Amino acid sequence: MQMATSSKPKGKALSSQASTAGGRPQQAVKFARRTSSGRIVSFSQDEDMDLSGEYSGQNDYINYTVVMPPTPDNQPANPSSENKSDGTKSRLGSDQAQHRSRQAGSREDSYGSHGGSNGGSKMERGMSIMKSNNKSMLLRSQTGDFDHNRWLFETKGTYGVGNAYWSEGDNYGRDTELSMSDFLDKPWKPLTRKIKVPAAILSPYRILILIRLVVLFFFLSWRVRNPNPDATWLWGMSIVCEIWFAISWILDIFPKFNPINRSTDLAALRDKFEKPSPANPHGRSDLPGVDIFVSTADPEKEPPLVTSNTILSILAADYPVEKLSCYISDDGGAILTFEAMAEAVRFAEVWVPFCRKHDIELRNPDSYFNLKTDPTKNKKRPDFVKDRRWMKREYDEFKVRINGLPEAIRRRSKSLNSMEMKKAKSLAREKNGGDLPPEGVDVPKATWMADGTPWPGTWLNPTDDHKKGDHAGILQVMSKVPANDPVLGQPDEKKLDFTGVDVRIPMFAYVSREKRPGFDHNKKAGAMNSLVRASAILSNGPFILNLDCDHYFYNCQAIREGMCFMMDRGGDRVCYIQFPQRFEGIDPSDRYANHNTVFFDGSMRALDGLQGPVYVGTGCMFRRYALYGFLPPRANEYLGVFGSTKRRAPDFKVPSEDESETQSLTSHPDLNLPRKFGNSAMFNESIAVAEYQGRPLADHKSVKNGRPPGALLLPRPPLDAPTVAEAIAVISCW
Ligand SMILES: O=c1ccn([C@@H]2O[C@H](COP(=O)(O)OP(=O)(O)O[C@H]3O[C@H](CO)[C@@H](O)[C@H](O)[C@H]3O)[C@@H](O)[C@H]2O)c(=O)[nH]1
Ligand SMILES: [Mn+2]
Repeated sequence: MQMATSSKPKGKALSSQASTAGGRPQQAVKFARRTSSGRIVSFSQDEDMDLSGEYSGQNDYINYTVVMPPTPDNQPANPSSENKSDGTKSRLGSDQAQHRSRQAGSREDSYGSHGGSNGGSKMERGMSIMKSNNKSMLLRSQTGDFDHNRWLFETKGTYGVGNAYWSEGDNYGRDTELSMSDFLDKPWKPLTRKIKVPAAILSPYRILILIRLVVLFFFLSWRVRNPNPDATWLWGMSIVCEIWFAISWILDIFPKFNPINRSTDLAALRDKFEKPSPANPHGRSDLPGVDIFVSTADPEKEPPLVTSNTILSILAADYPVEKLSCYISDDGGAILTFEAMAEAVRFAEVWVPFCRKHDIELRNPDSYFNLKTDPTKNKKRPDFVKDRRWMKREYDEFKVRINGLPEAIRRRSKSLNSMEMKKAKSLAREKNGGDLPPEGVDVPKATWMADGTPWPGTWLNPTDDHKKGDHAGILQVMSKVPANDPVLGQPDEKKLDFTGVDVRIPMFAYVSREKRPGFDHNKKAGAMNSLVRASAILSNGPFILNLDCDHYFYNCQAIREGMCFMMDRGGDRVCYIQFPQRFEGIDPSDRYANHNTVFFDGSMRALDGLQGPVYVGTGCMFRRYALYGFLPPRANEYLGVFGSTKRRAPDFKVPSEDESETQSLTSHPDLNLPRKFGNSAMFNESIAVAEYQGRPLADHKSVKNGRPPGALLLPRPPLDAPTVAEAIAVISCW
């Protein structure tokens, strides 16, 4: 998504820099790093070292210098490292200085200068020079911990999307020659990692495939060489079939040759986005927003209690509350779903803080209260048992309220309808001079909302304009946009002690798209489409996660895990992340293979090892911008029969340093496509915003397409009536 319109002079400046970097003088490059213990380690390459081998040489990083911490008589002379002692802020500052000086082609680095040339003899006294050929020493940082970044760099280890060792060919035309220092001056920990399936498991599997392949080959060649002269055509037909089966088996088995696992580092994500830093002094979450879509179609087949549980698990998810929004699409336009959702949100006001207070896992109450394991395990707060007992009672009452809803709606509608009937009759009598008109009075039997107004959706006695497939669009924000900062609870908040617990719940909206006869509404796909559009106006989360109404989060950190992939290096090229599905209520021996393990744990992992898993229709986190159908950014084109010829993509522009932070996407030709997204200006404007907010952090110069840290700290504006009206307008039939 490199869509910067780079102005000429900048491009020039870049290319000239690139050339200086290319013909880099064989000069000592010194780099240093402050370890967590406060010491400064300088990794420097000696002047006489051979740089021509780039990073691949064995000797490159085995010589390094240890600089002792600055003591009163041992102060570095360099201005950029003057205020090193006052924490992160200055450290970042000096890092920037270091980058700048390096980019300018400067020979002397900020640290290098004091470490070597002008540091003078004073520094040398405090310096111990270590020369070692022991590679494992390098794998340890000064504190003795395993230094993961360093290890990745030296082993050219891969993680997530892309590679810790960024080969020159992938440079996207910038002078991003990464050196070891880039991995050391920043707390740049990968957020995800690829984990190989152990050879002990994979090798026998692969050998088995090969053996079967060989046997198959021998069998088929024997069959072909031994025709049956009595029934040649029968033989011929079966040969064709057998070869076809063999091919289809190969097509099926070969993609499974290389399954992989992935792991995420949630602590690293927290460090990167939620730790106080100069760009984020209060340690507010700098993570992008996520919109969660739930689809439901029919409250008869998909009980509102199940849907409520899904909603509760979403509202209680462990993600910054102000960044999360939840939408339910009701394709039935059913008042039952509407009122059940209102009940669910009310219940969420106690359920969500309860989950936060006691670290409840399985945040949909139904599964939680049915867990077979000991609920008090690992629970240390003395009031847990009391709280849980109260919560369980509350949940039971909630269930009864939900189950009583259909009856309540029916009774309410009946009494209101008879009142309407009475009114209409007396009106008719007045008009007709005291008598009822001979043709009788006809009042449609409406379905009524609790506030005494007719329900705009489907009625219990369907009529035109109020039946399935023919009703108005309904959008109700049931839980407002929460405050930007945590709202801590009180000792007797809603009968539970929520002291110090954040009691906010995420924004939640009920959406029933307008349906009219004669339009193709495309079932779930159409529902998702209209949620994408409505949510773009209301919350515009750069990421979207969709669930069916009978699915729920069984890992409350799932959104964070997804974010690790999206926000990792090269994450801007990830379109979607498919989560696996797990199933409840399957018979213990699983006779019918309902757990689907072969698909979710075999095939999908194997596809991931190739190009990426397929979208299974639910439980998938999307990059919103990718859904809008723009082509992914391509730096290179692969031509030729097997894509063997690589060429710079013709419309690829190298974004410049500051442009990637400020560029506006509306100048991109795709965005001027006439009427592609309808004529809502608000919607069209939201596209570029979502794209920008979905980028990974540009906290390192090797990040090609990032946004600056701290860009997503501002509060969301509260929703006003025109905004909500626009959200309904963008999903209307006309
Ligand atoms: O007009 C419709 C019809 C269906 N749905 C929703 O679509 C989802 C899936 O429909 P369902 O009938 O439950 O399909 P299943 O066969 O149970 O689900 C399979 O197919 C779905 C659609 O691809 C996937 O999401 C599921 O993961 C997969 O299990 C449900 O949430 C429905 O509420 C709508 O929103 N509008
Ligand atoms: Mn289903």
